[in-house]
Amino acid sequence: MSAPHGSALLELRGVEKRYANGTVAVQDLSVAIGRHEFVSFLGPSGCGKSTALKMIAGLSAPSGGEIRWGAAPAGGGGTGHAIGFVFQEPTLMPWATVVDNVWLPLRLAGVSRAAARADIEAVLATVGLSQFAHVYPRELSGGMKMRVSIARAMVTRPRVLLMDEPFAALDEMTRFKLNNDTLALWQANPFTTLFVTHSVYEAVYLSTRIVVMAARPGRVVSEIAVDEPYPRSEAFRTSARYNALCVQVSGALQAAGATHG
Ligand SMILES: Nc1ncnc2c1ncn2[C@@H]1O[C@H](COP(=O)(O)OP(=O)(O)OP(=O)(O)O)[C@@H](O)[C@H]1O
Repeated sequence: MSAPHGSALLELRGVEKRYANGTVAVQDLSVAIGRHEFVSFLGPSGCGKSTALKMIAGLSAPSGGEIRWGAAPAGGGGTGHAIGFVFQEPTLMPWATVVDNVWLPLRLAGVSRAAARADIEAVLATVGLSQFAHVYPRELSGGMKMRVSIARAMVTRPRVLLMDEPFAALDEMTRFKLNNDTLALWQANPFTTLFVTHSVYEAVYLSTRIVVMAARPGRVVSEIAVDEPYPRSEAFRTSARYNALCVQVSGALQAAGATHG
């Protein structure tokens, strides 16, 4: 396991997840995540990427090993390791406007609409949706719905943003645009991003580090640092360095697909 840069935010040590039906989704899964990293999890279908994210989010308990969180930064508002989650489906409430959809996590935390207003307006501005605050999801494109979903995850100012194949269902141009917007948000804010994808190209473009997993049982088989500066742009996407990294990561992914425990 390579050490993340920055002090550890989160560490998975020998984590196992055995579902009630006996399926061992991950076994001896170990990875350390540093503060303000952008880590992508890449691996064949069924290698436990979503399971790992759900355990980190606290939505599912490990059946073995441990998940350790580093101390919250001093003066961090006492939110502990607050987490934002973005799924492949934007999962918006169809009967509620954009503002009310973004308000949801704050509402659940007991914050009134009036008290949440400034935060909601600020986060909608960061995802470029200020003009759409009062429309309903059915009036939005797929990319715009995903922006609402990202805004909803960001409005609580999480320490960790978990993204589970968020752009897989979008067309390529929208996906590229949202890749850039996600990076801009991450650069402008102190949160750490953990990003699940099936795309080698997306993982290389976005990440500080790529964790490659293999299946049966799910585990980490290699970690590849993407030591390229930010901001990243189309110049990086078309560079020889990007191409070389994609070849390296594809090789690791193919090896992972060929590996059985
Ligand atoms: N609730 C569940 N109960 C039983 N088995 C499950 C459950 N959720 C996931 N699994 C199994 O655990 C393994 C890992 O699943 P998981 O969804 O975490 O993989 P993944 O890498 O995210 O897959 P994909 O890339 O296809 O989304 C799979 O064999 C899956 O069938």
